[in-house]
Amino acid sequence: MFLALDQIGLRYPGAAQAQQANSPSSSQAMARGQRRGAVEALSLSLVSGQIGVLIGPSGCGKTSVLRCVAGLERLHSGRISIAGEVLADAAMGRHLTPEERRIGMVFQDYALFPHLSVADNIGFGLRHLSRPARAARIQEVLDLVGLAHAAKRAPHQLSGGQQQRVALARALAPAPRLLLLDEPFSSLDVDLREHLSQELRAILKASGTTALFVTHDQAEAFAIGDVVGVMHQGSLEQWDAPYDVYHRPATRFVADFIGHSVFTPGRIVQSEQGPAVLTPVGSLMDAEACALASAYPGGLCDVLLRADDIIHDDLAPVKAQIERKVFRGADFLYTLRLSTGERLMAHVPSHHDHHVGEWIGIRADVDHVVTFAKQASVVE
Ligand SMILES: Nc1ncnc2c1ncn2[C@@H]1O[C@H](COP(=O)(O)OP(=O)(O)OP(=O)(O)O)[C@@H](O)[C@H]1O
Repeated sequence: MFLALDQIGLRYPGAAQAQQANSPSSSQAMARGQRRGAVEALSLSLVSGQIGVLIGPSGCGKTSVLRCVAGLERLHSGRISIAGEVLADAAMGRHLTPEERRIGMVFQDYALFPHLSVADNIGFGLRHLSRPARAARIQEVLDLVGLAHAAKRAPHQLSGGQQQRVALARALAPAPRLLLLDEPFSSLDVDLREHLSQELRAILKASGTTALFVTHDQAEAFAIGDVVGVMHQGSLEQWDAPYDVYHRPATRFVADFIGHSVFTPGRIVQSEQGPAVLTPVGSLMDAEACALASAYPGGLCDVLLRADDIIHDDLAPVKAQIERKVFRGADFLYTLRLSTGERLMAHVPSHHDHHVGEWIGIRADVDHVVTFAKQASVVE
């Protein structure tokens, strides 16, 4: 492994971690004196050239992980290494300074020097090079980010997106072993974010840079990452290919956090073709991955149904009433209620424009059947 975080933990001195404030179970744990840290026993790894993305709700510890890797925080526990070199090891008391780590960083506020040209901003970290070598490297990264024409401009003469590309070029210029990016596009508008996230991936791949990226935005995470990690209360719940995070969520939290979905009650039975899950929208099969009936008492479980698993089909025998609808351009996000009371969500093409209160036919088309142990909060 190129980058390895092994069971890292971080506690901010004297901080009551805000992330736990809304969680009854954690406040009980805190009352028992088991206060959790901002990062708890978190492990992840990247091979050289891979892009990892951390997502999770506000306060879950994403930035704290980057700060640990950058060397801005001392580990409470665990170990971080790059290409076999140990950067930090809590047990050994080892902690390399940020400068010693040779890691690049790009943050939300581009923090370009306003009085320096684009080229001089990029050359700032290259003062150890000879003048010609520095000029050549500046040209190289300007070409990489598509800003060769803007070398002599001042940052304020560039758009937000261009400024962020300069910040990226500046971070890439010293050829860091690893690049850390913390919500670099969060102050940009949605269209630009989408465009820049594709561009960023292409730039990182072209330069063979290993990167760890933090975002709130799931679409951005899926567009950029080779591996996506979902964090919750300081822990990493899943670290996996984007496809698997979406289709094979490892925990109930990941299933709930990613995409639009609901949990609906189900019962797993053994059929001739394998296990089948009986749900209010019909029987679901996934011979490859479905849990066996014996996995849960009486086979009773909660089934994950994503909005894109529910198809609007007027010929379907199952009917649902539209409770809410949100126009999203290409489709509507319908919140539906079955006559038995269960709620579902469905992405429906926007030319299927039905009124709130109308009953429509639906069926489930589920490739990956994901089940969890029953939880009392699911409407029966
Ligand atoms: N310097 C600090 N001192 C004390 N507590 C801190 C400090 N920085 C962060 N925390 C706390 O640590 C927890 C994790 O914060 P962190 O910034 O890593 O979360 P995040 O997932 O990046 O959040 P966001 O998405 O809102 O930026 C939060 O409860 C936060 O309040």
